Amino acid sequence: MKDYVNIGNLQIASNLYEFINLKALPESGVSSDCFWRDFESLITDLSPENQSLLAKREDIQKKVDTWHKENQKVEDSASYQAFLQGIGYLEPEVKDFNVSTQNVDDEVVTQSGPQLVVPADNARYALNAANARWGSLYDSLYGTDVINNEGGAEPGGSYNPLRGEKVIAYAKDFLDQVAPLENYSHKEAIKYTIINKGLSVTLNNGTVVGLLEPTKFEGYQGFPEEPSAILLQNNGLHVEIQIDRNHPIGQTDDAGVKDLLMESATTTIMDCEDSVAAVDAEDKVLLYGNLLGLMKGELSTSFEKNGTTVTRTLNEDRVYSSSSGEDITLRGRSLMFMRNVGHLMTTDAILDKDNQEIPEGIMDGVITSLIAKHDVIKNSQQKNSTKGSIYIVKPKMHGSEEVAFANTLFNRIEDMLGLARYTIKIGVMDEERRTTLNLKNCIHEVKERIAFINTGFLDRTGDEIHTSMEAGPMIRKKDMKGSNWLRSYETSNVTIGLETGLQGHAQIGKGMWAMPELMNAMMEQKGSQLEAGANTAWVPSPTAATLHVLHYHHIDVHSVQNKLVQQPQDFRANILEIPLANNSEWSPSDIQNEIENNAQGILGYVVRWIDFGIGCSKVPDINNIGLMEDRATLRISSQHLANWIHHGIVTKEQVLDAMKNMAKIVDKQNAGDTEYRPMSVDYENSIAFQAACELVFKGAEQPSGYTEPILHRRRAEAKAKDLVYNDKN
Ligand SMILES: CC(=O)SCCNC(=O)CCNC(=O)[C@H](O)C(C)(C)COP(=O)(O)OP(=O)(O)OC[C@H]1O[C@@H](n2cnc3c(N)ncnc32)[C@H](O)[C@@H]1OP(=O)(O)O
Ligand SMILES: O=CC(=O)O
Ligand SMILES: [Mg+2]
Repeated sequence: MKDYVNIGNLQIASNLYEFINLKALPESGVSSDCFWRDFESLITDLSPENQSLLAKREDIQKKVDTWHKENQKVEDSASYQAFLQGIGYLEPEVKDFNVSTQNVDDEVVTQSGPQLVVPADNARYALNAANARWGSLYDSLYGTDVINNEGGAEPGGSYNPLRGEKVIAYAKDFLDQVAPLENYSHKEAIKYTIINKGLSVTLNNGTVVGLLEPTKFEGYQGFPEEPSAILLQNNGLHVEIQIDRNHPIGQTDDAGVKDLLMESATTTIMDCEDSVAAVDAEDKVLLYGNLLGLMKGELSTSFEKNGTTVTRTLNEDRVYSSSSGEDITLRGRSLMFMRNVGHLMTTDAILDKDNQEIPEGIMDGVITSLIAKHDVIKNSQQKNSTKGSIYIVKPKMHGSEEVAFANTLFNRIEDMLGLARYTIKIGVMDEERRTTLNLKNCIHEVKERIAFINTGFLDRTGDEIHTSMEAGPMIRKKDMKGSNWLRSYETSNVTIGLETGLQGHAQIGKGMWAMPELMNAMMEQKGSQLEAGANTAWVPSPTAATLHVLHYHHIDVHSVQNKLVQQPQDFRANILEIPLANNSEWSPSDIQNEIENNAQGILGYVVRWIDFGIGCSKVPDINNIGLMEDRATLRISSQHLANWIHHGIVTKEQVLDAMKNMAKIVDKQNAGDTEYRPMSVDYENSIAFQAACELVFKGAEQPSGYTEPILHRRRAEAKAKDLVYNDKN
């Protein structure tokens, strides 16, 4: 029996009520009476529209299913498009316009840089992410496969100087590329000093040189004749050469350089959506509490690491002397966005006048804005937005009406919290097919508050499969990335972003690097997102941010965008190309490999979600490569299996066998964890195993193929039976 407080006609879970009244409202300038009164009327006014938008999604999906079942030919693109127009799936396009978002921070409009995403329920990771504005290049290289192991350079228990040499060579090559010396290499430097307001570098042959472009030197720390840090700037991003001749690495370097500190994650998404498992008021209070701590600058957490207790708090800003002696202050923390949930789910944390759960997206919008108001009204020592803006990322919206609804919600929230109109900025995830196809209209609905668009290609792939579930069997999961619809979607997103004037107002972002351990591959591939016109792209970890930022040093995204803006094109027909397979190409072992790979990923992720409440995990795939799995990747795998079962590529029995076999493998992978409950001991009674099966066998009937309804219900069931562990931090 849940414990509720009655206020007006609302019933509010008492832990949430306490959090709001005792922690979030004080000093916000909003009284408890007004807050709950206005919240109730907002719920009363907006819940029906939320519901009817979802009903419209269902209605459209049914019509699409029927059209395919009646064996209409998708190859006949004109009649397919006409059908989609007829049911309101394809919207008539609005006239040309430009967005006008104001008061957007430099990290969004002038700097291009990596965007880190982090589950906001994990205070240790969330603080680490906020602090990932700056990261050590030496550590990021040393600890990853960007540096190869050849010639005895394996990373071991203790420092391997052979590996260290490769790291230093890589880093100095980088310096030579982005802040070269006149005619020489940073490798030849033996001393950095500040002379006549400029950087002066003494070389091992006695020559003294400066930077080829002297304006790249911005400032220093320490004394001009013996600086401890040299601040350089390239493409709007900073690099600090750190010097300490007493440091173990500095001692080995002729110039005393111990590291390059990189400005890394310029922005970070504090995620309350697909990377968290939040199913009730208790979970939501943990999330909101962390966000409040971040927005007020007070969040702190202690944990054991390498045998010592570490206490982590938000970093201070970084201060340097400019060449002319004034202070330069650079932000020590990433600019934080908060990702709310979408329009689909409801929550029993608050019940309305009819005793019904309220839309969770409405609750997230109101409470995360209240939390961020503390930053806007300067209740925090460490500001997030210097422009007084609140950044909310809104995922999984279908088409422009749903975006318009988010705008209405944000208007109402601004009114109830006493915030100026358009204080709340919106990041629109372009990750559902109906949004991709109507992106211009979607942007139009929020043209005064849009701060980013982002191609969430993982959810988008899940929706691609679900929308056309009845059209036929899909190509293999690994082939999706190369398919025409996906390439066209990525290009179209940038084209429309540029066409609607996002430059100078909002980010054009690209998706996640989902292989956190394959950093060398990331370095080879992820620069292409910038070449395609994105001025930010998602990374899964601070290390990835520190490495990915090198791409922004090498590629000037402003010029890339300026070239692309000249080439508008309509990609709709290509986006509508459904990735149907020619299944005669598959051997039985291809098919087995596909189902086992999907099954392993699903089980490895779901068991941690259900039993531990962990919403983002690194899960080995069938080739033993650790993949970042979240609800979006789960959506793809479960929809893919559902699609193949639906079209008879595999039988349900075959998939169930694979699930059982893979459960044994996942159990083995987790054998070292004493709190882990094996699924294969009792398949029938393992809630995690049953949840995974349900996601697949009932996948075709899930709304938009989403995974959250089943995950939430199953986690709540496990919680009610007291079969869960709390291992979030
Ligand atoms: C489709 C989408 O919606 S994508 C968006 C959702 N995805 C995400 O948010 C990805 C976030 N990333 C993560 O959660 C993690 O990096 C995972 C789950 C992929 C891997 O986590 P782990 O296995 O714990 O990573 P690993 O052991 O290599 O590293 C742990 C260290 O890295 C840090 N770390 C890892 N990821 C992050 C992150 N995203 N932000 C901040 N710190 C991080 C941890 O704080 C920890 O360092 P610490 O000991 O100093 O605290
Ligand atoms: O949210 C991101 C995605 O790829 O989905
Ligand atoms: Mg997504």
